Amino acid sequence: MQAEPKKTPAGSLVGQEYEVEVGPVAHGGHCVARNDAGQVLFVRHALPGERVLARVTDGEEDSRFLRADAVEIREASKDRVDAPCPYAGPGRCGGCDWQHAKPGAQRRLKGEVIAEQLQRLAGLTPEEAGWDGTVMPAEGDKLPPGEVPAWRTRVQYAVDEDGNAGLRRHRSHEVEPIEHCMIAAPGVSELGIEKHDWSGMESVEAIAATGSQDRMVILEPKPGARLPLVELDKPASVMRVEEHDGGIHRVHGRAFVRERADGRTHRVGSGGFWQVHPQAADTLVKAVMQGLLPRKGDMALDLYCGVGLFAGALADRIGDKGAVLGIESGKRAVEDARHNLAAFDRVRIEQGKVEAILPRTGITEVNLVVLDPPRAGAGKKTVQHLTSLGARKIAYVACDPAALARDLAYFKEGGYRVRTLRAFDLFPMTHHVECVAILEPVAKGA
Ligand SMILES: C[S@@+](CC[C@H](N)C(=O)[O-])C[C@H]1O[C@@H](n2cnc3c(N)ncnc32)[C@H](O)[C@@H]1O
Repeated sequence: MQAEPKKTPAGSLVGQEYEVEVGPVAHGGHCVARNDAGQVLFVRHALPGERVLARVTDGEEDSRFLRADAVEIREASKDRVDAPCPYAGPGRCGGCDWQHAKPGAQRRLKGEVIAEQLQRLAGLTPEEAGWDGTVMPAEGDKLPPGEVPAWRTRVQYAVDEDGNAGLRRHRSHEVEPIEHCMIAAPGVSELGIEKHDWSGMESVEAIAATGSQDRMVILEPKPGARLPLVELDKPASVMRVEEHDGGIHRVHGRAFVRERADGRTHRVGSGGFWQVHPQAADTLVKAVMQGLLPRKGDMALDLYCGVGLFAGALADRIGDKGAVLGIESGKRAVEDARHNLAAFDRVRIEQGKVEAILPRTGITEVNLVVLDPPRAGAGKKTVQHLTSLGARKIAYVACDPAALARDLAYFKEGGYRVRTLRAFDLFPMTHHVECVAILEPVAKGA
């Protein structure tokens, strides 16, 4: 079922249709095309090389670019498949961008986006970044054709006016009610969230931990609404988002889940960050440690450390004479990191923003750095500070290739070059991709 074009104000091109040749992929889960007026169209649900009928979803007559959905495929790419999910398509669930592409093609598209961002924002070719141009699937995600990896261990459901749980439509507050999300991990699906009446709730987040049986749901009531009696198909602790302060408080059960990675158990409190794909934390620790090759006695930083995933991995490898300083802004995540790393005497976790805390530490020299910033990246000031600390190697873990490329340009100005880059498809069916760049100082005189 396709959404009918809505009535729109004068000047708006919403609902206008153009037959277009689809050009290259662009960052954000769409491809680039042009209409006869020379306007750029960012077209979702299309693939490079296709001829499609594109219906405008956002933009006006004088806009430089328009957003559009491919509503009819006139010449299909060989990479196209019928979307396995019944809720995917123009105007439908906004959770996945590449349901209509073969898994190998999804990874190629992500690789093309990384290459384009590196070139445009950091002036780097794949060879200069030490990257072979491939995006690797996460372990266990190589499935027979047509099967979809069920990887999402954390799903935020929105609730419609009738109390049905669903997922938000693309760039919209509207809810697409669903009976089952194909990419939800079994531990989430087994809770049966979609079967229940969530009247009075704004959203319901479901979490299923990796390596333990822990599950949690976080309910966000509408203003003034009372919590429903929560009876799920599997045991789960229940938390609620408080209206007055946005804080997350325990209703019943544990206020955290236990996640296993790198041979350790991590307590992750509600609202705290943890990678969503069940293989992600192990995959990233392995890539970071293979790139950094920590030595006994190293002094290391773990910036944006969350609940201490990389700080713990570093502490394990640098021994009693080494030391790790983690910095994290989330209060609850810091409490969890301190709990998770209590066995390591020489690990310290500071709470606050990296840009404020790092200069205040008085640290002038370190051997290794891991940084894993949020989507906005670390920014020029923090990168400049890091390049002054003389680290032998720096591992940059990035969930946004644009922010990564911007920061790599600052590292280049500061005398660091990318030694290797690896990319992992930790978010199949979506446009998201995770990168690990290993940087080294450019040798003096080079
Ligand atoms: C991508 S997560 C990485 C967490 C951790 N490295 C992991 O893999 O589990 C980014 C973390 O940075 C924190 N954060 C966001 N902005 C920050 C800032 N300016 N300074 C310090 N921490 C920040 C977030 O709370 C989040 O825990």
